Amino acid sequence: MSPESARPSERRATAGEPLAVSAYGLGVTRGRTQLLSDISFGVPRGTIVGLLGPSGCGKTTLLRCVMGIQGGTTGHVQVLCHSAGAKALRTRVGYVTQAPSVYADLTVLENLQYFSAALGLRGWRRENAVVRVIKEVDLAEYADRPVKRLSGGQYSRVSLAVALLGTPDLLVMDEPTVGLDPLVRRELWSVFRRLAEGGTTLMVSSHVMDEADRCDRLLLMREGQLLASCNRAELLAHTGSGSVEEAFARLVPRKESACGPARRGRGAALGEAGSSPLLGEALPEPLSLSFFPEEPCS
Ligand SMILES: Nc1ncnc2c1ncn2[C@@H]1O[C@H](COP(=O)(O)OP(=O)(O)OP(=O)(O)O)[C@@H](O)[C@H]1O
Repeated sequence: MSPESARPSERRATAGEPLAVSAYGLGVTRGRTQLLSDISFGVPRGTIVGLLGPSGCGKTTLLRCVMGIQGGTTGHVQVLCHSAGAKALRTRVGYVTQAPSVYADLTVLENLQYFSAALGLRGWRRENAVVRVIKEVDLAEYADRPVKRLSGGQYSRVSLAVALLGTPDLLVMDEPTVGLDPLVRRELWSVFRRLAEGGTTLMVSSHVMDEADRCDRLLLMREGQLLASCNRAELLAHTGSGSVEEAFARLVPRKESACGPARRGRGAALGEAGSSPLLGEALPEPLSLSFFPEEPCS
C-alpha cells in the first residue's frame, strides 16, 4: 500500500449531488440525559468524514443514529436518500462497530462465508464477494487462519472485510483504529482512502485528533454537541491554528466563531449556542463551512 494513497483529497462535493448523509436538528435523549443536542451536518458522497471528539462526547451515539439503531432520537437523518435504518439501506450501508463483531474461533474465510450467507449471497456471488473483500483489505495470506490468532490490525481488517461484503455505498466505522500502532493505522487509512477513491463514502470516528489529517472533512464534537463541520484547511484557517487539536481547544471556550456566524439553512450545521447537557456550560455556535447545494432526493 502506498502512503500517498492515504492523503486526503480535500475533495468537495459536486454541486447538485445528493449528500450521502444529512442530519437536521438531531437530538438523542436517554432517560433524563440528553446525549446529543440539535446536530445538523451534511456528508458529501465519496468523501472520508472524520467524527472527532473526546471519549464520551457522543460519537458512537451519532453513528448509531446514522445506522438508524439509536433509540430516543428527535430530528431527521437521511442516508442515501432514505430515512436512516430503512430496509433499502441494508446492503448499502456497512457498519464496523467498536466491539469485535466477528467469530474469533472461525478462520477469516469461514467468517466471511458465514456473513455473506447471512446477507443472502449464494453460489458464485458469495464466492466473488469473499474473494473481493479479502483482496480489498489485503488478507489473502491469512484467509485460513483463525481470527483469534491474528494481530489487532488484521483483526480490524476482518471486521472491515465483513462490512464490505454487501458493496456498501456508505461505510460507518466506530473507532476502527483504536489501540493500533501507527504503522497499522497508516495501512488501514490507506485502505479507507482506496475505498473512497472507488466512490464509497466513509464516516470514521476517532478520539485521536491527528487522524483528522487523513480525512476530507471533519465533524468535531464535544459534550453531545457539534463544534465544527468543515474541512481541515478551513478549520485551521478560521481558528488560526496549526493543528486540529489546537483548533479544537480554541473552539471550546469561544462564545462566537472567529470566522463569523455559522451558516444556516439546508445542509448547514444549525445547532444553537446553549447549555451543554452534560456539563451545564455554554458551548459556542458550531463552525460550519463549505456547504453544498444539495439536490433533493427524488
Ligand atoms: N443508554 C444510555 N443511557 C444513558 N447514557 C448513555 C447511554 N449510552 C451512552 N450513554 C452516555 O452517552 C455519552 C456518549 O456516549 P458515546 O458512546 O456515544 O460516546 P463516544 O464519544 O463514542 O465515546 P468513546 O470515544 O469512549 O467510545 C457518554 O457519556 C455515555 O456514558
